[in-house]
Amino acid sequence: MFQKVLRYTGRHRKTTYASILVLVAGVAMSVLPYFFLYRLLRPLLTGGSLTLEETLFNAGAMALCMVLYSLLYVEGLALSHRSAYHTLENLRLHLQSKLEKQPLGAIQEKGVGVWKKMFIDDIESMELLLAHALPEGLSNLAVPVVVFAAMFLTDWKLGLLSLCSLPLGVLAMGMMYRSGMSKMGDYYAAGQKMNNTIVEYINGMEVVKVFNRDGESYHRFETDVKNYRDFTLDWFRACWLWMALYTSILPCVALVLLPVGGYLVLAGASTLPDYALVLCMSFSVGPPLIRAMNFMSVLPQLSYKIDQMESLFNIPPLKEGKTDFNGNDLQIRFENVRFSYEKDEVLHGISFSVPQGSLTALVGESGSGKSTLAKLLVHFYDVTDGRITLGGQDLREMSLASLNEQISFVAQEQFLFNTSLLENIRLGRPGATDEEVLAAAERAQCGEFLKQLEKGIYTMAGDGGKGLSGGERQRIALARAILKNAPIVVLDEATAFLDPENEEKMNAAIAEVIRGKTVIVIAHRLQSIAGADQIVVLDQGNVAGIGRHDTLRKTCPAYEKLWRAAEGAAAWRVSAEKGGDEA
Ligand SMILES: Nc1ncnc2c1ncn2[C@@H]1O[C@H](COP(=O)(O)OP(=O)(O)OP(=O)(O)O)[C@@H](O)[C@H]1O
Repeated sequence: MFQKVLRYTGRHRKTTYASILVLVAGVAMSVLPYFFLYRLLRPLLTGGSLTLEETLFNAGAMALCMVLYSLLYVEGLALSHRSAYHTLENLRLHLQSKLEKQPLGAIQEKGVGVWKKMFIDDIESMELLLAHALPEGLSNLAVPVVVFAAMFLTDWKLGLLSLCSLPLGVLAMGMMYRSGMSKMGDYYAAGQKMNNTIVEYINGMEVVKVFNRDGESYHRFETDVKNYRDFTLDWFRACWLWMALYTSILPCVALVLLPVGGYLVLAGASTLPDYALVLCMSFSVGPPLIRAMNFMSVLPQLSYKIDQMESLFNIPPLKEGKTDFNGNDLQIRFENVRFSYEKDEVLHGISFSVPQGSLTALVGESGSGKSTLAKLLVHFYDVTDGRITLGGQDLREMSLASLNEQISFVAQEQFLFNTSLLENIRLGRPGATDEEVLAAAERAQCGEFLKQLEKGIYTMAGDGGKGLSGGERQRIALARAILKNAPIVVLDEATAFLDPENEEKMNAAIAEVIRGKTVIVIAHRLQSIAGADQIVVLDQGNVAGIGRHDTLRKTCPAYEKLWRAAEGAAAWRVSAEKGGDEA
């Protein structure tokens, strides 16, 4: 368990050890006064006398020990905090480096809530455990060990008596750990569920209000909050009896020592001064022992949290090569590509080529696998079987950076950072000048809406681009792609935000993005791709047909069905618009 934690201390492991040593020294200073107290009491017990110097020396030593204890405690905590925060930093960086190697698609699947909780909440909660539990627990544990040894050296019989309560206390503590650990999984799972429900409740508030589902949504919220309470209490109930037992038994070192030790003195088997010394020392064992136990009890939690975090990365990392793109040309080939997100296969052996400079449209019913195919091409996931090549080179052989230089992927929903729109577009090519960014924005049909903004292209996008409408966000994303100017464009055509005016602008912007490129477009509006060089029809993860529009209409029933549906939708829109005009 310690190893698991220490692994993340990195080059600050020495600081961790130093903090433990300083805290041990500090705790030793809290024990030493009992020894000087004994030196003051001994003459009274043996009928001897004490000079003023001796009294002052012992009293002064006691005071000095208290001062040193405070100083060492403060220094120890400073060291333990330094090492704790460096450990948290190491842990965050380590997890980030693991995250980076995960398939991007798998990261997106888990959701923002999970990653935010892991990187911020869970790791932050470990501060208490690392800065206090570990060093203070260990240092406090060292004291009883030393004191018990001193008792044995003074008088082994009295030493033995002082240990009598220990087995019972340790047994109670062991029972507490066992019961606690068995409930810990449920407790954390309930916490996680409550966390997710609360995030979902807040995110989905708009939908909930619009559809009047307040009651239902609140019911789930309430149930999960109550469940968390029940699991917490359940965990506590399983532990509290044992906790009460060990906290009351462990400090009672004098329980057996006091009466039986007294008897031994009366029987002449031990001396009165030894008895007094051992008794004095016994009073010093309880508090550090209890503190140690309390701190150590959080170690299983620490270990559990680290296990939980590491388990998030159990997915095999993405197979990413180290070489640059060295393909002969920009022809893309899907060779018998199979893919499963989880158990069920969603692509069942897809094969086709996209010649350099051509426009290929992927069409198919919802769920047929169009987006999945595009995500495999931009290497968000590894194919389960088969391969995808670019200019003859397997995608898995080239680095992601090199692949990204060749491909611009424009998804339907693009994330905008909360910086100026100018900087958001400049992400496409970080070295671009302001003029180049402005020109790209103009070509992506952003000019008109930018003029209406007070600060124009210097306006902040808002978190995730919330300051803009959906259509505006998409055109900013297209401007990014125009600026990037990669030779291949993969475009997930937008379905939303398409009022006639927006549609016209979007088509113009898309025409700019794809001009002179090798293009794969996921088409949702078949009319827009009727002139494509090649149309690939997907049907439930299989290729149902490949060809040009006119040919496919005759040879591919799946395409004909899609086309008729598209025509029906267009006719419906025209008649709806007419109806609107008439009204
Ligand atoms: N992250 C995921 N985890 C599990 N299954 C998924 C995931 N994403 C998609 N699928 C499944 O894979 C299949 C193909 O989905 P995909 O999104 O590629 O289809 P699509 O043709 O792009 O659909 P649409 O036109 O609605 O976007 C579907 O059965 C879908 O349910």
